[in-house]
Amino acid sequence: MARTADSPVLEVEDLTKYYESGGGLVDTLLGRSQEVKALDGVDLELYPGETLGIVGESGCGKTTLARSLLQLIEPTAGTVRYEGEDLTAASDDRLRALRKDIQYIFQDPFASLNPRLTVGDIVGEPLDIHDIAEGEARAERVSDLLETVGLNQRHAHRYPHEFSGGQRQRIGIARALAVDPEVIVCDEPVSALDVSVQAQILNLLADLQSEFGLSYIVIAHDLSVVEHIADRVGVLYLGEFAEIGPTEDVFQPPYHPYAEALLSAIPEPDPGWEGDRIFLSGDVPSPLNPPSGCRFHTRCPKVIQPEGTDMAQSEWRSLMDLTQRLRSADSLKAVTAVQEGVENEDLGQLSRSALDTRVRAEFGLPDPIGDREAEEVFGTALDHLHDGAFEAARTVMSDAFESPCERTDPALFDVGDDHRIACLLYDDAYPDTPTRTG
Ligand SMILES: Nc1ncnc2c1ncn2[C@@H]1O[C@H](COP(=O)(O)OP(=O)(O)OP(=O)(O)O)[C@@H](O)[C@H]1O
Repeated sequence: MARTADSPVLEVEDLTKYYESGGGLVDTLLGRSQEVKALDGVDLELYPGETLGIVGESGCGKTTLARSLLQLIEPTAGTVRYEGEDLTAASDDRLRALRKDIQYIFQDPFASLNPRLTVGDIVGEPLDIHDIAEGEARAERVSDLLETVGLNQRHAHRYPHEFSGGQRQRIGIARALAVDPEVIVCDEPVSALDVSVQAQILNLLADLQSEFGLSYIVIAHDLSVVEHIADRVGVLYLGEFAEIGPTEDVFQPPYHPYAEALLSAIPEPDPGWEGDRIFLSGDVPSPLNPPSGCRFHTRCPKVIQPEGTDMAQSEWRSLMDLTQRLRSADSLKAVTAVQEGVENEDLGQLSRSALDTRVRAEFGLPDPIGDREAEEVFGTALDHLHDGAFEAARTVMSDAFESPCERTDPALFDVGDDHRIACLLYDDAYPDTPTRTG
């Protein structure tokens, strides 16, 4: 359903959640505890009758966002306004009352249903908590709800373990609907289900939205899940939005390079996708110490080259990967390709040319690198490595291969109607970078 009103039902500003990490009391007393920056200043709006999809890889902060919205965990900063009322400032009693309006559907439909309660009691529990119905009226309401989600009244007397995954998610949905909510936050509602059942549950959510005028936030790690159900999509990376906009715009250029990689990974060939699969290097970095500048720069296939440099992008990416690795490396092992069958190898004994081959192999660097100056810098760094001078190698590489993306945290730039992308490729200050898309 398209956006139907100008005033958002949910309005989130600068929502931030830092978890404490670093162990126990002693660490805290010694100031050794660190912050896991799971969510870092997120803004969003949800309009009545709208579905906003939130996607991103595991660890990007999706669940933290969903739970902070409902104050199931206490945000570190920011505001969440429901129909204008700030939930972060609401008393516990007020929050309990407001939870009638904003419901949560969990990822794992089995773990979230009390195995000792009958389905009737699971669905009826919110009716008791909010004093909505009792006795005959409660039983009738439970039957109606079960039918609404495609189950039947006989199911009320059974227990969760007697149902399939898809049916259990239907029970979870019936429980959420029981209190007649305005907003439902669906946290990975289908990721625990077989692919064949996923579409049924997504269709059910869509039907219920039309019937009851619900607004949804649907969290998923897979863009294909939100493609058909969401009006708008926000792509989250390390606690920040990389891209947010109407679904059809997010699914076509211009793309954030991260969104583009996620799109390319959709298993079924997507009609909107024409390119090859894009493989990202490495895993999502730790939110304990997120990368400087653009958080995606350590994996980005389109990372911007410094002024005056115009290399093949794959070579540039490889040189950046080597530079990053050197920053945290303290031994040759970290920067050389593993040789099969050679254990406890003394890498310090490698000849200069063997070391050259092994470092190029580890980072996929050609011999020679196409750009003559880059090849020279690489050669100098390798000399230092061969001499065991790590710091000097680090400095040579860092000085020569620093991307603007490492220095500047990009704002969300407007790239279309209501479509924003946080990437320097869309900053006018970098007009003609060789990697510019769309
Ligand atoms: N209670 C906690 N204490 C410390 N760190 C946490 C806590 N909960 C989550 N994190 C960390 O915060 C980051 C974001 O986690 P979150 O669960 O929100 O991500 P996600 O995108 O939902 O991932 P997934 O799809 O795996 O659930 C991760 O690095 C995670 O390890």
